Order: sequence, then structure tokens, then C-alpha cells
Amino acid sequence: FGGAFLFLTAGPRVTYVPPPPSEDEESIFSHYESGVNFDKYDEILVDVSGTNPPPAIMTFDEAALCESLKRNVSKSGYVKPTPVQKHGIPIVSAGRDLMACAQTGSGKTAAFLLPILQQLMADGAAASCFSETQEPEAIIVAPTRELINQIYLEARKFAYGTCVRPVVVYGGVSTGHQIRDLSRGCNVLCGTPGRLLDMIGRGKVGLTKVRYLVLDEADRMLDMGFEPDMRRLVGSPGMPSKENRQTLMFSATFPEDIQRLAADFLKTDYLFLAVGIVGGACSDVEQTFVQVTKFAKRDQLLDLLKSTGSARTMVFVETKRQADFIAVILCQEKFPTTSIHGDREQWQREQALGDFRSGKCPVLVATSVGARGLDIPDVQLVVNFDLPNNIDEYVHRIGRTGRCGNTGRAVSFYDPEANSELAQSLVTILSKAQQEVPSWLEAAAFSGHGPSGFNPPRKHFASTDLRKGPQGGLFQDSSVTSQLAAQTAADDEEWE
Ligand SMILES: Nc1ncnc2c1ncn2[C@@H]1O[C@H](COP(=O)(O)OP(=O)(O)OP(=O)(O)O)[C@@H](O)[C@H]1O
Repeated sequence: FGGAFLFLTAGPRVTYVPPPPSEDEESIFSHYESGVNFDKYDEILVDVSGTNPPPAIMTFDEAALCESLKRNVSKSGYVKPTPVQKHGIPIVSAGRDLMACAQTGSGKTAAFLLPILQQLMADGAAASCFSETQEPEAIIVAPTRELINQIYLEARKFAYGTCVRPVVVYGGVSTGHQIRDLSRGCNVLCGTPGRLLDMIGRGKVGLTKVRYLVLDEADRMLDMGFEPDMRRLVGSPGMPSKENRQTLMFSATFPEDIQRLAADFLKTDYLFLAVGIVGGACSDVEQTFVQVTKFAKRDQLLDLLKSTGSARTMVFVETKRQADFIAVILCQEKFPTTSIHGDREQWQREQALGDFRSGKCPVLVATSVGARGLDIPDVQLVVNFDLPNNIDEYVHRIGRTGRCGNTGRAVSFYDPEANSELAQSLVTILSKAQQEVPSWLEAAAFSGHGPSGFNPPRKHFASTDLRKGPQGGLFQDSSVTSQLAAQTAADDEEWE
């Protein structure tokens, strides 16, 4: 009986083998153009706190990258570094631990990949060779399968033509396939936590050579959903102590309670890099709000999509069932639509993202699993059909548009019955992004709902490195709820 029970709970064996990524140079380096606001990134205030930060670089030349990396950066269409790259690259190169917060779509991925790859090349990383146990020098973790795959493809792009070999492991894909891929050599291992720990537990990955541990979407990786896995990872046999590795954390949001927790993983002299307002929304996204009841949302969405034509659109909903339901309705109404959520098979999730990327389905309905990190060209509109229950998730969701200096638009359906808790934080977010605040939303914010008092917009840039004391924490109200909210999301979703 025990065996049968085990079999039932383990579920069917996953046999999906994703198609290999293209080897064609043109598609490896395909990219979208940076937008009209790219140069405005330079006007964003930057604050680095902690002792002895190295000076920022102004150009990629100053990053002293080796020839092949330089070539790959240029083939990727990068001409000038973004602020998180200008400051982040020298910090990583100087061997410092880092907690970096910069707005969505502003190039955080290259800010950690380039200096890591550069260092591995400079130190002559061992060319990959076959071995049953691989000993990567860098481990990168992220919360969703699609995001870690995207980071892997970026790593593969920047490492093109070098001897550094990145590998990716994530759930929903045949383990045997990933073990075979790993055994061919691995310098940079990208993984979602569950599958990564599984590979370590099976003895396929050794940790003794780890020099870099990167947590992308670090606040999510350290909230209640993933924190135990992260502790397991750093406590795994062979993993160098925090004193003996470099730990790097990146996100667009960093609630204070999570910053406090993050300190356990970082050396005490870590640097905190804030580009703009910690937890702030991307100012290139025009945010509008429509007050609507639950029952009127459907018609509102149809009207909106009719008015935007074939603009590539992501529609966020609360539940997996709702995602399927809305996708079906939109298809019936002749909007080619697909969906991504945790109940879909991995091949369906990957196909959905592929169809959305290619434009075959210009509308993607997603649960919170699609909120973070995904970098899809030309997403013009994000619709919050259901608003999330925490402000950080809102910031990440609307950040799927307005990336890399391009402009974007987000329309959110605000249901007074369900969303009043969010009103204060929304007003703060809108004000800080210099956006118009609807008077009804301001009234809702003042009417006393929500976890704390109204947060008046600050006139000056406020760094929110926790170590600077209580005047920081612009979005403290959100941090109070973030853990709970994230837990709810984690319960609902098969994240990785
Ligand atoms: N210096 C640059 N010049 C031109 N394009 C860049 C530069 N840096 C990054 N990009 C491009 O900008 C896009 C967004 O970058 P990336 O995905 O790293 O953003 P992010 O800050 O990690 O966003 P998120 O918070 O949503 O995860 C990518 O397509 C990336 O290739």
C-alpha cells in the first residue's frame, strides 16, 4: 500500500524533452532594439551603500572584457551599459557581494552574467569535459522554469565561442535528459531550486568549486515559498561558506523583511545598489486604472482588446482556472490567445510562450507564474484583469512591458470589493512614477483600508538599504504583506 501511495503522490514520470535551442548564430544573438527612453536611464539616481564601493564604469570598454565577450556583447546590440550594469559590473568584478535593486527591464541579467563570465575566462575555467558529477563555478537560481531558461539562453549567448559551458535544469522536463546534458560539462549551472537540489542530491552536481551564487528575483527566492530551498542549497555538502563564495542578489523589488533575511546569505560588507526607487515601477510604463466590478471585467477586457487591435498583450489573472476560462473566451471572440500557468504541462507552457513570442498568439493569459523576469519583445500592453494582492507583484507584472527604454502601457481593473487593501500602495507607486493618480483611487487610499497609513510621496530620492536605518523603507507597507501574499501565490502555483 505504501508503495502504491508513493507512486500516486509522485505522479507520472516526466518524459518531456524540450527541443534543443537553436545553434544558428543569428537566432542566438537576435534581440529587440532599445527604445527612445534608453538614454534617460542615465538620469536615474543611483545610490551605492556599504564600504568602499569600486567606481562605476561608463562604457563596456572600461569593463575590460576579453575579446570574445566584447564581441558577443556587441553582437547582442549592446552599445552602452545601463546604470545597473555601470555600477554592478565593477562591484562583481571587485569580488564583492551585492544586493542590487533596479527597475524591471533595465538589464540586470547582463549585470551579473558579464563579470562572472569574464572572471571565469580570465582564470582559465576548465573546458567542459564528460563526467558523471559536474562541478560548476557559478550557480544561478530563479523562481520559474521559463525565467531560468531565459537566463540560460542569455548566458549561452554571452559565452558563445568560449570554453565556458552553461547548462540549465528545471522541473517538468525529463531528469534523465538533463543529467545527460549536465554530464557533458558545466561551468555555469542555471536552475530552479527543486530540480537543482534534486541534481545535487543525486550526486550529479558537486558544489566544492562554486565561486558565484546568484539569486535572480532574489526577494522571491527568499520569501516563504523558496527560503527553505535556498537554505538547503547553501547548506548542501561542499557548498563554500558565504565567506568563501561571492553571493549576488538581483531584483526590482526588495522588501525590508526580505533584506533582513538576505543578510544571512551575504558577507557583512555586501554592497547595496539602488538604481532609482527600491520597489518602484518602471517609469516608461503608462499606468491606467479602470474601476470595475467583478462581473463587468470580461466585457471591459473585450472592449479594451478591440481598441488595441493586434498589440501583443499579457493578461494577468488570479487563478489557473480563470486563466483557461479567459483564454477560451478570447479565442471564441477571435483573439488568438494562449495561456501559461502551473497546471499546464511543461511542453504546453513552452509552446504558449513560443506562440506568444512569435506573434502567432498575440494575447497571453498568465497567472503570477508569468509576472517576473520574462523578457518578451514588443509586449505593448499588460492588463491586470485581477490585480495581485501585493504591490511588488504589481510592479513585476507591469514590467513585462516598457523594457529597455521602450514605452509600454498597463491597464488594471480595480474592483473596490476586492482591491481596497492595495489602494494606498498603488497611489504611492503611481506618484513615484510621476503618473496621474485617479481621484477615486486616492479617495480609496485615504478611506483607511490597508495595512498602514497613507505614505506621502517623498520629494527626494530615498535609498532603502535596510542598514541605513528607519528613514528608508518607502514601501514598508508592502513588505509587511509580501511574505503572506507570496505564500498564497506559491500555494496556488506550480512555480518551478
Ligand atoms: N546595455 C544594454 N543595451 C541594450 N540592450 C540591453 C542592455 N542591457 C540589457 N539589454 C536588453 O534589455 C532587455 C531587458 O534586460 P533584462 O531582462 O536583463 O532586464 P531585468 O532588469 O533583468 O528585468 P526584470 O526585472 O524584468 O527581470 C533584454 O532584452 C536585454 O538583452
